[in-house]
Amino acid sequence: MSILSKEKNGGTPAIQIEGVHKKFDDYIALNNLSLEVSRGEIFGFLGLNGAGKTTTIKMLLAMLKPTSGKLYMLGEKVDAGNYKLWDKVGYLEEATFYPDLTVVENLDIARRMQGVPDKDSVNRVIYKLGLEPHKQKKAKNLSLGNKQRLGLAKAMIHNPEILILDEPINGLDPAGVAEIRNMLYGLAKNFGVTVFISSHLLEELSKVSTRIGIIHNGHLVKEVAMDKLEQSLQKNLVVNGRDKHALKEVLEEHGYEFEETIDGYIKLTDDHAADSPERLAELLVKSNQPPTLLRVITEDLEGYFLRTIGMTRGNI
Ligand SMILES: Nc1ncnc2c1ncn2[C@@H]1O[C@H](COP(=O)(O)OP(=O)(O)OP(=O)(O)O)[C@@H](O)[C@H]1O
Repeated sequence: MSILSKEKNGGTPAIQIEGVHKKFDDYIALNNLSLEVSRGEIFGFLGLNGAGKTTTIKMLLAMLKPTSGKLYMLGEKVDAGNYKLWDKVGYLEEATFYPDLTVVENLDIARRMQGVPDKDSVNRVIYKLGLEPHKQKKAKNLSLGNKQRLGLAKAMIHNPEILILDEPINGLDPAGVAEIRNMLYGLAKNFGVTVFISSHLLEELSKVSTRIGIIHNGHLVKEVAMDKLEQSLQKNLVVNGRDKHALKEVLEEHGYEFEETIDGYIKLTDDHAADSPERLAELLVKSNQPPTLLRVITEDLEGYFLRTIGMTRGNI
């Protein structure tokens, strides 16, 4: 591949954050944060409230300077004075609009505020976001999903290559989340747009992202591709029997480690027990303690998130 065509196809990553620290007086908000997002990815940036998501986004947008470390977008150093770069970046914090103006009118205002001279950019973004059937409707009369589309259209009026979204899905109902997913997938797949989207909800983020990075105490603690997430979820074997005391004795005798769950079942804490539940079933039957319940329980996404950041439900 020639250098030219490599560059055209996005030889450099869309976003690179290298060893960034951010201190507010003595408080360390970001602690050696590094991450990379490839072009065309939908990267979910997940963290509890206060983990450092907004601080990171403000740095990507050059609204804050890192105490140390480097940030690049599209191969260029992030710098408030680099207007060429800002032409290629869109940002959405919250979908706002003039309720009594139509979709076209709202977008034309956004176009002028962004300093985009080409009036056709309004129609182009309407097409990109599937707002054509609604373009003459007043913004206040749009469905929630189409209001989200209008918000995204405003952030994309200048045809950016990177779209940065700060918590746009928190509080949306499942239909709203599905709308956002379809829009973002379309933008990434059909137009090669890179999306960086933050949230504190893994459940929602997992539905729209192609990869997730988990930030905790200002540090990236885990990255996981969405198609690998299922494999990362912990699986536990849960058993119960008529004589729980005797059942526990059998487990102890055979070296199984376990704990009792809140609802009174016995959960095997050995990671591999869930791989072969039939072995345990056979043992219990042979020991005259046939199980009344034997089930593999897969951790839910919230459980995975909390385990990854070293917390359990109830202590956040
Ligand atoms: N200007 C500031 N001065 C002092 N501390 C700050 C400042 N901005 C952010 N912080 C602190 O840095 C930490 C990270 O904040 P940040 O807003 O990046 O978190 P977040 O992950 O975006 O959380 P949320 O989901 O609540 O927005 C928080 O403890 C916050 O109080």
